[in-house]
Amino acid sequence: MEASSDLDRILPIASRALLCEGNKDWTLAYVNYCKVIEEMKKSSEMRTRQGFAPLKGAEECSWNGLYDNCVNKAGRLRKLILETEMERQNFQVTPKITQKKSSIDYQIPIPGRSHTPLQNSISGRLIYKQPRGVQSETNLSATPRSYGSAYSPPSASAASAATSSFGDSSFLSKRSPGFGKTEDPFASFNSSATKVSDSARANTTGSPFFLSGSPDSVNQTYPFTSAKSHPLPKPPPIQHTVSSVCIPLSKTNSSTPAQPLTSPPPPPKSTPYSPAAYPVSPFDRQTFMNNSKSYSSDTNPYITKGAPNDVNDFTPTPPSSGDIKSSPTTSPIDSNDLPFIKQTARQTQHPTGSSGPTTQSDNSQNNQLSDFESAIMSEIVANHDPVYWSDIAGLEEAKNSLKEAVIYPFLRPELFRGLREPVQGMLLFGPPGTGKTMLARAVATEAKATFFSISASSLTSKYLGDSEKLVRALFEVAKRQTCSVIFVDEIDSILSARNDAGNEHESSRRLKTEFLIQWSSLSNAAPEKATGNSPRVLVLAATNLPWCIDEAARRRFVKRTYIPLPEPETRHKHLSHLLHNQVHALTNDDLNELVELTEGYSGSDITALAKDAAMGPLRNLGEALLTTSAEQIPPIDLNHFKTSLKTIRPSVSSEGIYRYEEWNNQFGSQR
Ligand SMILES: Nc1ncnc2c1ncn2[C@@H]1O[C@H](COP(=O)(O)OP(=O)(O)OP(=O)(O)O)[C@@H](O)[C@H]1O
Repeated sequence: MEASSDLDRILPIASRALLCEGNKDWTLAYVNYCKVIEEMKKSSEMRTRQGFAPLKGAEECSWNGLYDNCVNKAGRLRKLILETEMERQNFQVTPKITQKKSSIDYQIPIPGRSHTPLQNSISGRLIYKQPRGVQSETNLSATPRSYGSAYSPPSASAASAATSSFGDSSFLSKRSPGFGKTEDPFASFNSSATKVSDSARANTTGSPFFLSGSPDSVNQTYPFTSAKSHPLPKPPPIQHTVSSVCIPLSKTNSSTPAQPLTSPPPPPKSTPYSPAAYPVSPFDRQTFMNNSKSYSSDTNPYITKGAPNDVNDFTPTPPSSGDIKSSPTTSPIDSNDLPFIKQTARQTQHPTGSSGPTTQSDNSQNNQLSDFESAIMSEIVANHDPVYWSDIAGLEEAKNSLKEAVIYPFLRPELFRGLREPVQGMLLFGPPGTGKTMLARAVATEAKATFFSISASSLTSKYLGDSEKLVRALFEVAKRQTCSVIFVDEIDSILSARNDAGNEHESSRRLKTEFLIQWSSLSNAAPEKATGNSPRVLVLAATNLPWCIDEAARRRFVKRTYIPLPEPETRHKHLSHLLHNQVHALTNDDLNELVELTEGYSGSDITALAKDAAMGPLRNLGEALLTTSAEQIPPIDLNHFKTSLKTIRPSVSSEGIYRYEEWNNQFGSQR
């Protein structure tokens, strides 16, 4: 199997997911994200089975980021569904009372779009269960049973899978009490998120209802039990079109066949919550939300799978069983904290951060961090158009330096150990518009690393203490990736020199301190350092004001690479590159003349100049522009550039350049 075929298959789905998300079509976005995860899982399993070396595609820069992104986005949707469901509590209720248990059937239509094939509802059954050793029951078990009319309940459970997939049920009970598989249409996708092993899944047998993980903890904290995961069924026709994330809940029976596209039924009527509708065990929202703190997504399809883990995973060591026992609500997840960053296999390989068992106070701190993690994954992980080395004119020295510091160590980690261990800080400094940011973006593309792009504004919070937590979460998340680059643009605004004059704001001082501490932890806290398998994190920064950077920070930038104004050769390449897709009449001599005329121009000045010159032929047409065909537009020539040179002036002064060179002589890394 070729990497490209995998990517060809998966990336269009991912694009669809992003598009749907952009359109706020959360459900379809979720379905697509899940599909991406499933496809990725399939590819990876296929490769392993066929004995292939890791696919090139699997190491593509966007791959890991995409994975996390998908899981994260899927989790967000689950949160919305859960919240909506619990808020309204008007899912279809068909109470069945038996001597030992009672159940409630429900069906939740999912908003969809009339032009898209989409699962139209999730239905299932909530079962009241009698906790072990407890006389009066309060627990519920949820078993989503069908998925629109297209889904038939599976016959096997995955209780044993959930347990055996981790090999160690005690671990399971510590990490995720009540951990079990759910009969969740999305469960198979989610199972890929936590990388439940195939062999474990192959063992799945049993009834549709089961308990798994630690029995005690299940009964104490995980009212929801569930059945086997199964693949996403073929979507039935759309039933409703609802664009809001508030999901209107249907009164239709789960067995009602889906309506054809052409005759959508009227929107469902909301049923206000009434205690009478829950004759056996009144459904206490508060209790549910409290309990939901400890629900596993494996047991509830509307909770992000592994959510409790995600929080605990902030600490590398799972809480001891003692902790679990002493704390019935073992995970401090608040409903507001969903979704969480997923615990991926890569994350499992590289547990980092603080150590020790998780206490409740730790948990509450971690609990908060998960919000920051989410913010980081959604806002700080860069998903921009890729920039390749070839897009950047010149700057060969800087490119080589970056290759040595980042690209090669990330791609061949086994070669870069001990003395060859890569640097953990690299600074690009120089006048504005010389391509520093472009270089960083090219690193992101070429290093196949998760790229965190931050600036002062993304780390600053109006709430006291939140900025530090954001910084902590940033480094924690970065350390969980196999390779990651934290790119800080305008680093001087975050790590400016601290002063004693008292005019520095306390919060910015704390932010700096936290950043420096976390940065140091990169070299201290890598547990597998000796084996060379430690996560690679590089802090790459750019600045126009290198002299403003705090000394302690400067020390951590082991490499400080000067990005100067472009040399004549670079300007020539840059201009040729800009013109190569344009209709122009510039000869090589013209280009050489232009190169001389642009002495002192930065890369961005040259781009601006070329853009202005390209407007020249249109400007000369005046009103005739409206009637002239594209082929009749005259080509760009040297005169257009000469005219533009009068308006587009260099943005960097020669005094400014002198200062950069001075600093470079004093602190720069020179070959
Ligand atoms: N070497 C180069 N090759 C191609 N384009 C360049 C180069 N240098 C600069 N540019 C152009 O200049 C624009 C700005 O570049 P970039 O943002 O990387 O500069 P910077 O050094 O980060 O600026 P600042 O310090 O102001 O953030 C780019 O979008 C690109 O069009």
